[in-house]
Amino acid sequence: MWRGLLTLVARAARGPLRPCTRQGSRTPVPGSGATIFALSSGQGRCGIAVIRTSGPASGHALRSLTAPRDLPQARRACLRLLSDPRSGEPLDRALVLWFPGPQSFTGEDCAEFHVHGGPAVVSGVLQALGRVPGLRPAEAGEFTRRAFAHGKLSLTEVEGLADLIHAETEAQRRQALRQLDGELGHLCRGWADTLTKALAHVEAYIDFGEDDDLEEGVLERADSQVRELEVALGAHLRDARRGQRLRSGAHVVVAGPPNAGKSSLVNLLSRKPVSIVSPEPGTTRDVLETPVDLAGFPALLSDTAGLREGTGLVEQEGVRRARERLEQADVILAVLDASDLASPSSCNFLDVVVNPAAGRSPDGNSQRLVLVLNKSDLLPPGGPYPSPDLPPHLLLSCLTGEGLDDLLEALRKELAAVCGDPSTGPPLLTRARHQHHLQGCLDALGHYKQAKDVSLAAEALRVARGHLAHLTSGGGTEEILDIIFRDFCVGK
Ligand SMILES: Nc1nc2c(ncn2[C@@H]2O[C@H](COP(=O)(O)OP(=O)(O)OP(=O)(O)O)[C@@H](O)[C@H]2O)c(=O)[nH]1
Repeated sequence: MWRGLLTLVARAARGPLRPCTRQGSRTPVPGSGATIFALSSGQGRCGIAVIRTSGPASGHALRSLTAPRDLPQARRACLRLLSDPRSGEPLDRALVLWFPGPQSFTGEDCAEFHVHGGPAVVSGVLQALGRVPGLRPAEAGEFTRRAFAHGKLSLTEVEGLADLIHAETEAQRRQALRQLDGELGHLCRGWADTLTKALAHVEAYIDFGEDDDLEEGVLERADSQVRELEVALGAHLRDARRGQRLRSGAHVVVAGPPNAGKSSLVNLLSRKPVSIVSPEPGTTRDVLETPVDLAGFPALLSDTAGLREGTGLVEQEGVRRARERLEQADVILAVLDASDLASPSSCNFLDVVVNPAAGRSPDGNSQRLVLVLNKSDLLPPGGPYPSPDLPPHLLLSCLTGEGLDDLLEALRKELAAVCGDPSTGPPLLTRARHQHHLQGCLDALGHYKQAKDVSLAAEALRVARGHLAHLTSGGGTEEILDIIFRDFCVGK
């Protein structure tokens, strides 16, 4: 009997939607027989530029351009004279590297030319490579696509690499590196293994249900594995938006009564003149957005119209837009004029926005609030003030910069709660695609529990496992791959 069960475990593991492993090769890249080349370092004048090739003619290309013409030792930098293969004209003296496949980034034969970064050198070497038979310029993301096709990277690792290239803040870099290291894929493969075992138990029941030799409780074991998975997936889905916020930026909305210094604060935090600052109340009419790095976290900072009963149609529309934006805020940065707290517009803002938000429980997913009393430089030294019945607040002067460090620390804490801390805890779901497949997997587990017979239950487990496989491998769907690789630049 147990031999039968082991066979079933093996059979379940061989299912059609098994997640891809590093050893396997996947969907072939269109036109992957060609050898590709591209400038992999940034454009423009620089100290060193890196040009690389990938494909079967890489060794030939290296020999055609270099003197002496023999291939260097694998993975060892070597100084060579580069010249045009047709005219023989010298192009540069450069370091070259030879990475025979499969031990290379793409899994194919690869070569690298570390040339001097002048535009004439770079274009001379690129043109020379274009004249080598069998070579063509690479498309955007084609090197990484080949690495994926040869099983060098899983799809979640590819996404991590794309995020690493686009990372603009410390927190984004940390999250991308963890994903590139395969943590999310590893977690999914662990869940897929659990599903495979549960499926094996259900299939054993289907095949040997009437057999006295079948160990008791196989279905119960499958049920408990499914329950465990439900808990794990549910916890991850509850955190789902955090990873996405960390990737694309949390919404921080600066709001307050007119003339409190909101635009001054937006300019101070973004270190550029995003908004017009003037002593005239009601200057900002529309929502102005700017992406910023706030204490290491990415944020989309919005300046909004001062909240008051508007006098004209344009101002009323501005206030409507400000309120709408407040609804979408991950963090509300509420600004009051410390020297004008008793004014009707300050009191109204406290009643309508600050006090309700401050009363909400900070459960990690709700809107969060940082209250700033600006223009502290106008307060009489030593008090009296601020009023003790205000919610927790910080004193700031946009004019002198006093209090800015405390504000950045308060924002860092709020953003860490909103985005999650990428250095600790389980890997976060960084894309809507991840969330979709985890939700699909969870739904299928729900169908498993409601299934009227065991064959339907087994089918539900196969669907659940398929979702996890799609998450790490893309399920071989060209459209998904095209969307993901579109984000890459040429040369990566
Ligand atoms: N003394 C002092 N004045 C400030 C400070 N911050 C801003 N101001 C001044 O306050 C006035 C209003 O500043 P803004 O930044 O335009 O205020 P706002 O809240 O965006 O104004 P609205 O567009 O009307 O909503 C300007 O004259 C600023 O120079 C501060 O910390 N101290």
